[in-house]
Amino acid sequence: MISTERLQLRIGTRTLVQDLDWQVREGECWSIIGRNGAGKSTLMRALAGLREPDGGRVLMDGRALRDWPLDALARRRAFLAQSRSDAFAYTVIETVLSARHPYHGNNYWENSDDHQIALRSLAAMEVADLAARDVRTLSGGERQRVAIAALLAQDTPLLLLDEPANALDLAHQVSVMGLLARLCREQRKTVVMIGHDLSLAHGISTHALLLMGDGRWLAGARDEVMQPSILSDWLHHPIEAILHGGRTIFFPRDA
Ligand SMILES: Nc1ncnc2c1ncn2[C@@H]1O[C@H](COP(=O)(O)OP(=O)(O)OP(=O)(O)O)[C@@H](O)[C@H]1O
Repeated sequence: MISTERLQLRIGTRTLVQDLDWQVREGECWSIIGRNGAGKSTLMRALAGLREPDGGRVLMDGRALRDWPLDALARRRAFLAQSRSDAFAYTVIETVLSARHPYHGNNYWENSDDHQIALRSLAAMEVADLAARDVRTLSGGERQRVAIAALLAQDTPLLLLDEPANALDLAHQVSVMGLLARLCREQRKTVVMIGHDLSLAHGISTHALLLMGDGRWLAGARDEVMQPSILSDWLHHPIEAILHGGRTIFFPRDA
């Protein structure tokens, strides 16, 4: 689905990612984990094609990202950014409908399928009742759910999400994560997401990529990578895990 070859990402004189050789296959759900500033969002933007690599390349379906026409790329991947600003008075439904533009070719107007898909996406995020509201009046969590609805409405095989659980209450964190896991399992969608909640990440991921922030990285199957001793090293804090009700719960040990 998406892969990198000897990918290098640098900011100023700092190397964030060095020689990343990484393969994400259809139906997999990857969590990218690392400390603040480790380069997770920078990597995500490179995967989305919004940032040029400083070396190496990103490939989608075996073809270098830079060789993809933008409209075709927009139908292959959707990207949820970490933050957004709403400059205009769009309604919620207009915001989600605008996410359907890659399917319109030269036609400006959306059709009834678009409306159905938009309404279904809003319902999946439990924000259908907000459809007529100005997005600028929404709470942080409501706005995040509308943004995820817009991502779902793009109906792409690859979903790239930068901290999807941001601003969500506990119940919505769990339901959004459950939905992403089901999309991978049942519809063979591919998810790459960033998150700081290790227990949530472990609950839905099949794989994990750790970034150290100095170029080093570690990629592999979830249970090979998400071990307390490894996470403690990479996150610079002692972490323990317990099994509870069949789930692994991670918690930081007191300093
Ligand atoms: N335009 C910029 N100018 C200078 N430094 C930048 C710029 N963009 C990013 N950085 C720095 O690059 C590093 C990586 O940023 P990035 O947003 O990728 O981190 P992150 O792992 O996503 O962090 P977080 O967990 O805090 O979201 C940070 O130290 C950040 O301050």
